[in-house]
Amino acid sequence: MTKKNVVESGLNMAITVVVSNPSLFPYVSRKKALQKLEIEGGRINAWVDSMRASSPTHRKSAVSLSLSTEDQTSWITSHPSAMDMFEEITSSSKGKQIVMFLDYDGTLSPIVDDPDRAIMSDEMREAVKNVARYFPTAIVSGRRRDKVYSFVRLGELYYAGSHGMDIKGPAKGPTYKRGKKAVLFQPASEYLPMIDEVYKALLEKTKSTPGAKVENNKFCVSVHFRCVDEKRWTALAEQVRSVLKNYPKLRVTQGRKVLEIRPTIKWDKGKALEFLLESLGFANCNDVLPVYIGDDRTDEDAFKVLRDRGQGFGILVSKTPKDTNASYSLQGPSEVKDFLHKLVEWKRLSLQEHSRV
Ligand SMILES: O=P(O)(O)OC[C@H]1O[C@H](O[C@H]2O[C@H](CO)[C@@H](O)[C@H](O)[C@H]2O)[C@H](O)[C@@H](O)[C@@H]1O
Repeated sequence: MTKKNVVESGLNMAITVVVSNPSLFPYVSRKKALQKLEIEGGRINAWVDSMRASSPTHRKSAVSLSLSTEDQTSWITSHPSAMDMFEEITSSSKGKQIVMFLDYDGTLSPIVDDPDRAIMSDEMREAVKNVARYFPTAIVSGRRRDKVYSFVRLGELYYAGSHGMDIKGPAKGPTYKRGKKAVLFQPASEYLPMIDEVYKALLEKTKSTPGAKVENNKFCVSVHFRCVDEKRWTALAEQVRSVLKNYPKLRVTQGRKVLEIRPTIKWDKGKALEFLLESLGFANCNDVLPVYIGDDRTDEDAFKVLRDRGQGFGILVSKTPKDTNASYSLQGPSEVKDFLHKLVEWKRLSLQEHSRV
């Protein structure tokens, strides 16, 4: 899944020049040039199609229109609700430490038009705070770490910002770590000047597109399509591509009406999950049950790690069937909150029972 959805940048624009002025590069045949253009056009379409599939517009959802009721039923059968499977999840945790990984946008806060207003409710904050009382808990987000912290405001959590490229341990609260090392990990720090430069270039390039928004996520950049008329999406994706052609060390992934530009390093939310498990002292251990809840394409890297390790559960937050490596599903942030409450209640009761015995 991941490979299919990751489109490398580093496109050869010389080819485009050849088409408009063939005499400049006589050694490249017109046929080859056209083929190359087709590939580049295909890339742009792939970006746009992938964004549409990530966050279908419900009114005319390609996903729900093309899926029959049987397909939808079959998806729910293979990815049942984590609420319905609660007993299975808790009984798998016997003798193991549950570790919680929570994505932010679309998981802890509902998707809204303005990324700066993706506020987390007080009830959700309370639910996450309670979860962190019993289980080591990490927020894993595409956002810059300080921004996601400003929304969540809980010092007792681990935070992995910029898709896991900026990881920091808790500032306060219970210490679950078997070791005592403080955690601060930034595997892409050498990319900071480049990201800053590309952020500025993208701001400049996309300012002619009404509704486009560029967000600096420190080790990556998001270009938002949500408030752009869908008829302009291809043109906006083309603007992004025209900036990225100068940055072969950056790549593009797609999220919910967003293109995310990031370093080509082999690091993602799945690697961040493994890093955090290791930091918590659970490397190569069987006595741990990681649970990762997320709604986006980039969360698939973490779901895949859990599936490959045969350990823990991925829970996809989605109302519509999606191709996923997650085991279970939840319909939206409100169900995520219910699930977190249920987990805390179950833990409280089991601790009470344990203390009575
Ligand atoms: O990993 P995440 O925490 O899910 O971050 C992924 C992107 O989330 C944000 O964008 C998404 O949420 C916005 C607010 O609801 C919404 O307007 C946008 O359309 C969504 O794509 C964030 O703003 C991006 O920078 C993150 O890359």
